[in-house]
Amino acid sequence: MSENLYGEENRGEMVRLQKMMKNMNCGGPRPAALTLKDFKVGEALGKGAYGHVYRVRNMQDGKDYALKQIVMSASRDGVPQSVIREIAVMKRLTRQTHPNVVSLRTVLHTVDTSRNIIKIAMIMEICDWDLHTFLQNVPKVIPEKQAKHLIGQMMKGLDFLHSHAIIHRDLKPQNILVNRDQTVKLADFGLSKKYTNTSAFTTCVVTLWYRAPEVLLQSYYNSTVDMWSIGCIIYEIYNRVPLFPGPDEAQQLHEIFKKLGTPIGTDWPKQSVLAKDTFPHYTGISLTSDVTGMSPTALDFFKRCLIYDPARRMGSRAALGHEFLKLKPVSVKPRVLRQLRFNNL
Ligand SMILES: Nc1ncnc2c1ncn2[C@@H]1O[C@H](COP(=O)(O)OP(=O)(O)OP(=O)(O)O)[C@@H](O)[C@H]1O
Ligand SMILES: [Mg+2]
Repeated sequence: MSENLYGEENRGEMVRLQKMMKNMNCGGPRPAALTLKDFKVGEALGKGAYGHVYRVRNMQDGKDYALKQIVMSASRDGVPQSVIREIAVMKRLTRQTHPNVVSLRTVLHTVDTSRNIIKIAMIMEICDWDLHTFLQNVPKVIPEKQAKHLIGQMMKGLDFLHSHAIIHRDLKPQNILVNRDQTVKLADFGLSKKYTNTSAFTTCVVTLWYRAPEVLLQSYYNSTVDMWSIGCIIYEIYNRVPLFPGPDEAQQLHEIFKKLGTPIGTDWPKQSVLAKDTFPHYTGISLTSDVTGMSPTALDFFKRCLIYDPARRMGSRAALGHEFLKLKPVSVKPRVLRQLRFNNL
């Protein structure tokens, strides 16, 4: 790693980062010795807004993994503290895994000094499909038992993340993976949204369809932003079309308000960047008549995910105990997640 790239004053930071990366290798016979050269790259598994994901074979253990590469620019000021913090979060998740969260096997990094970039390769367990592909390939009407099985697993994974003070912020069918045995795993959290050079894949538009109104209005948000996304995904599981398919950022809120009604009174997010009167007064439509095949308990669960006020919206812990799922919470003490502002995204 080049000293010049980060500057003398940031050497300590870089050493910390290197140490952290080294310690992140979890399991395997010679984890610290693993390098990118140990992986044979196979077919592309997916392309997101921030990078490509490939099937790779670890030549040391002969097993297949998914490799996601994130490219960050290394500024003159060195590696931002926030990157180091985020890597620490990922490190926590390599130590403590959950069956419904994609497990991270190791994180490797390389520095391209000529182009001033750091490449981080996340080696993850490999899954068969993402939920988007899965839903396109299963019969159009899903039995409630199967829907419950999928949603229950998503909620267990989410409760695990929330109890580790991790807010996903970008839950959508493409970021939820499904295996042949219908095990569901949440994926794509951590570094990618914050630090990648987004201009690298400008043809791929980041979808806002699953984003909560308080985030779109740049107001305060908390972990219940993920529950909003879950509500949108539940609708898609039953109806096979997106609930709020806004064509662009400006239209996304109109799309939501047209269906749920323009929020009034305290439902309007506090300190939002746009005033309420910027929008027409939409009265909304009946969600009950808009969904196909949901039982009354499923419908109640779904509606509780789409409550405007984040303080009244159902949280992941409450969701597990809801009549629809009746599941036990993950065995981690629930943590109160601090309120964040949009620019923390
Ligand atoms: N572990 C995995 N196993 C199998 N396929 C995967 C895995 N991880 C990701 N993929 C596939 O690659 C796609 C892109 O991955 P991911 O969502 O992590 O990248 P991204 O660039 O952050 O995408 P975006 O930000 O647009 O959601 C996923 O939608 C999925 O189809
Ligand atoms: Mg993704």
